[in-house]
Amino acid sequence: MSWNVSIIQMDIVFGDPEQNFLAAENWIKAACEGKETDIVILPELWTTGYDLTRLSEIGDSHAQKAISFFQKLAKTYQVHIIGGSVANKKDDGIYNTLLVINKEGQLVHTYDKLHLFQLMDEHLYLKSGSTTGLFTLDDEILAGMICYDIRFPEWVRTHTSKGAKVLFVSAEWPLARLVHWKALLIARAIENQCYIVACNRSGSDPKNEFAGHSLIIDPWGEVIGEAGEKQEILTRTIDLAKVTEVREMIPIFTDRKPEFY
Ligand SMILES: O=C(O)CCC(=O)C(=O)O
Repeated sequence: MSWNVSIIQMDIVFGDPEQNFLAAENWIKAACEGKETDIVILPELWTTGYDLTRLSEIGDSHAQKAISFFQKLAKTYQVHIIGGSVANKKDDGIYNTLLVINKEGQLVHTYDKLHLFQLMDEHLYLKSGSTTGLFTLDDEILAGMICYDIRFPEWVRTHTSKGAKVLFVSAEWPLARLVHWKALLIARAIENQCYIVACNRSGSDPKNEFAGHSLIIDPWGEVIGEAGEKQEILTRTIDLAKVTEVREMIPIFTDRKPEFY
């Protein structure tokens, strides 16, 4: 399986879903119209940004608005959408939820961010999820994760040990820790022998400047695509046969000794 993957490294207007929906539609159109794009991915909390104190007002009730928006665009452009994450107002609280919609317009998976990032006050306003980020598209096992999750190698391993070949990451990663972003993602790719498609936002909000530098990394750990700091679409072809090739050459998934860890 070979896919053309496009990362939408967009800026996010703080606390203004209306503006962000309009911008996202234009970005998805730019990534897909007249092009053979198979998958697009958006950043974390792209509808609201980190306007956490107003999430009960500007969050998306059961993510319905974002889901319908993506369903329409997925069918129009015949593209799978990793819909970044949105502030998802459920009955028991607000979650940071990653949405996966296939090109037929079906909601394939939702993943609520597991690890909440205290440095940016997430634990005060959001609830932590309780499911994995595993899903399938075109019969391939894949995984989705959100930002801070990449600091937890055991969480990524939970997904790759169940067969995930690509890890999609949606993020709002600050520029102050750009070195960590790149090093952690390369390490996750090498140790899990998987592709990483990591979408960060660009721009800033009242508290943080964000790093951009979205990355596409192959299962050997080579960076095959890296965005700059500003808004852009980063597109690369990923060939999942390379995952099998690397896993056969250095068979860590059969050599590991989980009974000792
Ligand atoms: O781990 C980090 O340094 C950044 C994490 C983050 O910004 C987030 O999870 O939103």
